Amino acid sequence: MTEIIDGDAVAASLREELAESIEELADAGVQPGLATVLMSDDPASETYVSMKREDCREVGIEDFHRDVDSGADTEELMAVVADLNERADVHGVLVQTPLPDQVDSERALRSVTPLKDVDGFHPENVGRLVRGDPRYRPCTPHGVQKLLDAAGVETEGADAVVVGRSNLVGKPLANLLLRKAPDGNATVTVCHSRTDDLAEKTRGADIVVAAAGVPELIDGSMLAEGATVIDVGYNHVDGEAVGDVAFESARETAGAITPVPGGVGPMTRAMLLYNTVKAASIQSGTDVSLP
Ligand SMILES: Nc1nc(=O)c2c([nH]1)NC[C@@H]1CN(c3ccc(C(=O)N[C@@H](CCC(=O)O)C(=O)O)cc3)C=[N+]21
Repeated sequence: MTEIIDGDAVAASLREELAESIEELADAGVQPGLATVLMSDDPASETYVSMKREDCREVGIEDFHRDVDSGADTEELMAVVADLNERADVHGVLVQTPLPDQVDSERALRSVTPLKDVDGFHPENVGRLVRGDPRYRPCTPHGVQKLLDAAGVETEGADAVVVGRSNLVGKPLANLLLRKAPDGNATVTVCHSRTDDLAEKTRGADIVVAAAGVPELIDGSMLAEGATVIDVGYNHVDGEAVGDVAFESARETAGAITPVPGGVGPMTRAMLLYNTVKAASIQSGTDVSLP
């Protein structure tokens, strides 16, 4: 039987465990705080940000929020970030992407102080991850690791194929799977749009992570029998969320597979809470235990 990996359930139990860490912080007089910065009129971005804010309130993280006019410039956005960087009660700062075209996104994202960079996007945090000493793991790759762990999938010695080379998912995830760590030690292949024979690569994999942003790119014929398939894709096709994996086809061959929605998405949000709690712990010098 193919196991459907339930991201909603794994995220819910993680939130419960995080509530305990948050209690430990409360005993030390600290309440974690996350600031979301929204500079967009896109309804999807507005929805994502409100989900994150709701998650915060649910687990006891203080919800700070800043709206920046979508016609503003890079300096105005950076002034808002600078103010949040200075506040002792804000432990994490998340600037929702994508940013408007007139904004220098790279510069704006780098202006989040590395200790509050709960997205894990800052070059200092990326560098630490690549060096094997991560501070904040980017939320989606970290969520993928937690899903593999929850499904009892061993990464040690596994052949893992990551499809997609984005800074957001593919590159950091490949580095995490590669690490000399209990949740790493995989043999990692990173495929992308110029990969010669994608199906040949994916067929050789114990673990396939689809993060290319191409609807239903991976189907059952491209998988080894019993492979674990993690679908990071979140494409909108005819108003519906469609993954990078053709689910019905892939589940025939896969041993375990994540659905969309209800797979990686909720884990991304849960790991943001995780990073915010970790940020509060680091910044307050309170050494709380994390799940
Ligand atoms: N600085 C920044 N950090 C981000 O982490 C970030 C971002 N910008 N920009 C946009 C993307 C997108 N993203 C999602 C997170 C969770 C779901 C999610 O929970 N999806 C649910 C469905 C939710 C629903 O639509 O009802 C699921 O897959 O089951 C989706 C998308 C975070 N992002």
